[in-house]
Amino acid sequence: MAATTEPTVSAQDVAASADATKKKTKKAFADNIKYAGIESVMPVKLKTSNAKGRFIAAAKDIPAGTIVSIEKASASVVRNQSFSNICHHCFKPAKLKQMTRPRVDAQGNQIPNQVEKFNVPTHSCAKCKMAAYCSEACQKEHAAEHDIQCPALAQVNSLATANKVMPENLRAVLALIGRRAAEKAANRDSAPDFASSISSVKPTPFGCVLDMNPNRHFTDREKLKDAENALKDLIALVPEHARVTLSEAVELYCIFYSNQHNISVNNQQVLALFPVTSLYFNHSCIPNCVYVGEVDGVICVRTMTDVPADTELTISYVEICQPREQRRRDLLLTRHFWCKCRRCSTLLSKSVDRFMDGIQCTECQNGVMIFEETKEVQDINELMTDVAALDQEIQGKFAQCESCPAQIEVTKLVDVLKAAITDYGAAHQTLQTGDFNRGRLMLEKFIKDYESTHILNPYNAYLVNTYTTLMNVCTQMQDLDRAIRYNSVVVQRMEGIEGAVPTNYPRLVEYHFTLGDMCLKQAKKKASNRTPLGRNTTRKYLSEAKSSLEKAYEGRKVVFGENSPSTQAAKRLFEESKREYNAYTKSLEKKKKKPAAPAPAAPAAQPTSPAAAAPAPAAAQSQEETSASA
Ligand SMILES: C[S@@+](CC[C@H](N)C(=O)[O-])C[C@H]1O[C@@H](n2cnc3c(N)ncnc32)[C@H](O)[C@@H]1O
Repeated sequence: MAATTEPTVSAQDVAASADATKKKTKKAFADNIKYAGIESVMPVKLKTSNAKGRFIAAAKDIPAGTIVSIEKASASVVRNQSFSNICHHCFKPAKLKQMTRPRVDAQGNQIPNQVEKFNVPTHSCAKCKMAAYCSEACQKEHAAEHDIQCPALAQVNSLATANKVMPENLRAVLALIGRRAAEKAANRDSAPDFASSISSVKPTPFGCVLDMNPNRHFTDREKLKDAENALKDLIALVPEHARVTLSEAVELYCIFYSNQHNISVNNQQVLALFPVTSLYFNHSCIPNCVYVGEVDGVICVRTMTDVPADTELTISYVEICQPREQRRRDLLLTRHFWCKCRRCSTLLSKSVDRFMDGIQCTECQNGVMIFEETKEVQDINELMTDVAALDQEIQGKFAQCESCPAQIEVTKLVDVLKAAITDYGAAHQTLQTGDFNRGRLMLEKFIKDYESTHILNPYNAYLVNTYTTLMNVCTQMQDLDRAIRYNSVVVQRMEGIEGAVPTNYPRLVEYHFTLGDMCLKQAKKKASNRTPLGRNTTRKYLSEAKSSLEKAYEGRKVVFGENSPSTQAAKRLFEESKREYNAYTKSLEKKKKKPAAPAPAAPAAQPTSPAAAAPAPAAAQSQEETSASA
């Protein structure tokens, strides 16, 4: 690593960045040679353009569900909440054993004759007592990296508290120092070895970490100073032969901070750095790929849809089911760029985004009212000052209905949106206090106030997200019939406008799964109700379960691969729903075919009870009937 001077965050950094653009493009071309190995193991090609920098494209037509990149993190850290539960090498659950210790009171004094039980990992480092492992083998394999970190690791929490920084970010720097030292000892090359299988992939070398942009000038000066103070003490604890300078440590800190991926492995959260993915997969608000955490700190990038040859392969850095402005704001805040993807660069009036931002026309109550905002914002400070400037800018301007000649003052349009956002926020705040009953009523009122009265377009992101929250709240409250109704609406809305949510988008796939799962559960519960109404509901739920679980299974196959445990779980449930549906339908048919009991002689006939013979009340029937398909 070449950096030698102490870090200073100054205006020169910002000015110099423009000058550095040319150099960056030149470097990007050189990088394509360094990373070209991926082209021989994956159906991709590496490219560079002035506008996009490095990017990756399909080398041929690629079907959905194809792996286009496998990468093992250069460094990964277990998140604080799972610190002693999962293996620090492979991220599988660590075995725990129960221990006892004397109980202490609030002042820290031992309470005589009282002990408390606590869990510790069976395998952990005897020196620092910080690193947990699932086995001796994993501990041995991690030793070369861990030995470098060990003396400093025990001090991370106190240094983080003293300097108000996240312990995870300090541990990330230690992990990178450990990786560098282990590679030096093993004389490993700085170019990555690409593999076509998860089991044979090696961590991306430390040399590739330094190809990533530290975005140092975007990091808050105060926060950087705090980090610098913590890092100064931290690196003093690293064995001398592996130590880095303070400037190098700050560089690593910034690189990790602005390029990290949060991945879920065995339902545990891990922060990791994937240089190849970060350098080559650009962001799109309508991505064609998705990355998924596998075991051992590996991620696979898979195509979500069929991708034609020469098309850029993209992932999403933020949640895409939100209005354009919100997505751009999130990207500016977390990734420091103003999104120029195809979706964001399309005029609002021609983009599906008009529905997600959509306010219904007050005249025709059909078209959405659009105000074309085209100003590009370069950084978050500009965005903040722009909030005040925006109020000025919109004075006297009009938004146009897309379907009729009606116009509305933009200030009025903004007032409607502001009111909706305030009400939406208030309902969510109530939920956060734990008052689910009130929160749910507020959300239902939100729908009544803004959807039933045609103020917001049905595809408006605030409305769709309200249905999503209602679905979660009702599930939590065990009101599965309602949760199913809300879940169906969410799925219908997400699939309702072409181009808003890609096919097999993981969130959509999971909503299909929860819908199918809930319908199957409710059908089993209601199967004993053999009244016409009960039969109708059971059959509807089973039919919905079958079709939703089939979509969930097909979607998970694309996103996670056929053999992943979650795909197999969806497959099992789908097959169960098919069996249940067929058995239930057969049992109903049998009942229909059953010959009627021989008619008794007319005069002796007992009149059937009018209650048993009467059809179910129409209102109750329609309510039950709609519950599986609202
Ligand atoms: C993780 S890097 C991706 C690699 C980048 N192409 C390069 O060569 O350095 C993210 C950077 O790529 C650019 N980028 C990625 N997606 C973008 C998008 N949708 N709109 C604008 N810039 C984007 C931004 O400069 C961003 O800071």
